[in-house]
Amino acid sequence: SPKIPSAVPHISTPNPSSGASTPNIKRVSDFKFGEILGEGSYSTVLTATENSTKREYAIKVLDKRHIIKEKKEKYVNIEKEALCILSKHPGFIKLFYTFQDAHNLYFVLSLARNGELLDYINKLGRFNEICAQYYAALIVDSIDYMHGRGVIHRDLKPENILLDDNMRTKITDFGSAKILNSSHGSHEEDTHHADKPQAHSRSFVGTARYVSPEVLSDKIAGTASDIWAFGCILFQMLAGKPPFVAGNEYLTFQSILHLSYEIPPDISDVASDLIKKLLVLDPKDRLTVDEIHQHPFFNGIKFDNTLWELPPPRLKPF
Ligand SMILES: C[C@@H](Nc1nc2c(c3cc(-c4cn[nH]c4)ccc13)C(=O)N=C/C2=C\CC1CC1)C(C)(C)C
Repeated sequence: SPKIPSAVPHISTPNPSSGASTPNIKRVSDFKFGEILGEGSYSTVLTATENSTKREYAIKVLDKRHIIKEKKEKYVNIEKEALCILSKHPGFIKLFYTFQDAHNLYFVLSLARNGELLDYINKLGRFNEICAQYYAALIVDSIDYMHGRGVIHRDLKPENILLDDNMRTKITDFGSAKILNSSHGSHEEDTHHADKPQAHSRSFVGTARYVSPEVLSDKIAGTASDIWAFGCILFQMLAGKPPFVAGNEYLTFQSILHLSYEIPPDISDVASDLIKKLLVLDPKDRLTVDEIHQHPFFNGIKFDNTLWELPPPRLKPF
């Protein structure tokens, strides 16, 4: 079976001839698979329990033939590399093992038992400002760590911000990510970008509602594109709906490019001020992570390790 070159030492293929599996190399038979959590075009994410430890994981199963047919090897390696780079920070889904068999690649990952942030926003209608401030702080801290290590997510949205057993955020789904100045040589679109105040990359459009205007107009996604998506997520936590929602994708894109959104009147002035400084058409004029840290909306929040030890505020109906 054609081997997908691995960007990280994780990849391990049990040696079928020996039959015996060496201690730290996992194989399908080491797990009992459970329910499907979500599906992508060439992958499925399921719950799984490791037979020997009874530990619960999420396992992403990727179809090798489909990946090769669709020429997606590069994206699979970017996703694996991003998950590895980010696995040490509490704000991301952790990658524990990878292995493969004749037909599939397997990523063994942390299971976020409380599902998607989106479900809580919809269930509660919207978050009060204490909850919105706390969850926004976790997301900003995670974006800061991600960008600091040269990873741009490019498709941040409440569906791929998951919640763990302690109701803390775990960002996932790096299938559209871009890794800057990395070893796997995807610099083609970047080389002729003279102006690189932030890191840029093109060739991808995120989900309609959270995609930034610069990606819509000339397909250049930079770190500021994740900041735009954060602005949309903050708006949605406070208002209960994303800022740019229209009848169809074309109308949604138009409302983004014309910055046509309205902040509900019952959102505080300090929260409105932050949203207005994030949802800015020119990426160069958008707040940077450091400026977000300083914004009065986060008064009382310390962006250090203690942030991840704070007990999350109870999410209750507004
Ligand atoms: C966005 C993503 N959805 C999800 N991806 C992951 C979950 C996950 C869990 C629930 C959940 C748990 N309890 N109730 C719902 C719902 C959706 C999930 C998880 O626990 N661990 C790793 C995951 C993903 C890791 C993989 C990208 C590398 C899609 C739809 C793409 C599968």
